[in-house]
Amino acid sequence: MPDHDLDIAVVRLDPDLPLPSYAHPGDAGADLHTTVDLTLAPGERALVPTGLSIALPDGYVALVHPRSGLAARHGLSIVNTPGTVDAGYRGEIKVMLINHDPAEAVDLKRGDRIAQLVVQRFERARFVEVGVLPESVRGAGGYGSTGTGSRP
Ligand SMILES: O=c1ccn([C@H]2C[C@H](O)[C@@H](COP(=O)(O)OP(=O)(O)OP(=O)(O)O)O2)c(=O)[nH]1
Ligand SMILES: [Mg+2]
Repeated sequence: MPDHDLDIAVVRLDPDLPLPSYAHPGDAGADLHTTVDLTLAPGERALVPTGLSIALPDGYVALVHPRSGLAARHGLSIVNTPGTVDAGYRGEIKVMLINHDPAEAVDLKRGDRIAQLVVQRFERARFVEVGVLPESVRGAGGYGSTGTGSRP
């Protein structure tokens, strides 16, 4: 398996911190680092800088996902998960972290890995208005219409 499929231009606004990096071959998410020390009180959120700007090729999007280890250990997540970085965006990538723990503050140090960036191709749709949609087996059922577990 090649170790990459695509080149993405990156500017490091904070040259002492690393580029996004994949921890293992085959990983989908490249880790992003905080450029600042911060403490998030229970329930608190903060827009955290990563020190990176990128130029995605047309037809690609980068999605900012939480890291499951931080979520499991500290209740740390992302308010707008997954965050959407558009191909035309040239500003700094930021992460809207939130501490969901009811009691414990979360301490983060400059350089800590706080989120992961997943780069994907996407389709740009044309929304074609119609009067009636084609039928489907599911129909309008949703929001738990199929029940949970073995119970119908
Ligand atoms: O987690 C995120 C989400 C977004 N962005 C940047 C890149 C994205 O291209 C831009 C706009 O994001 P989005 O479209 O989600 O925000 P909006 O509230 O719709 O703002 P806008 O009106 O600028 O599109 O902000 C980030 O750096 N991190
Ligand atoms: Mg937008």
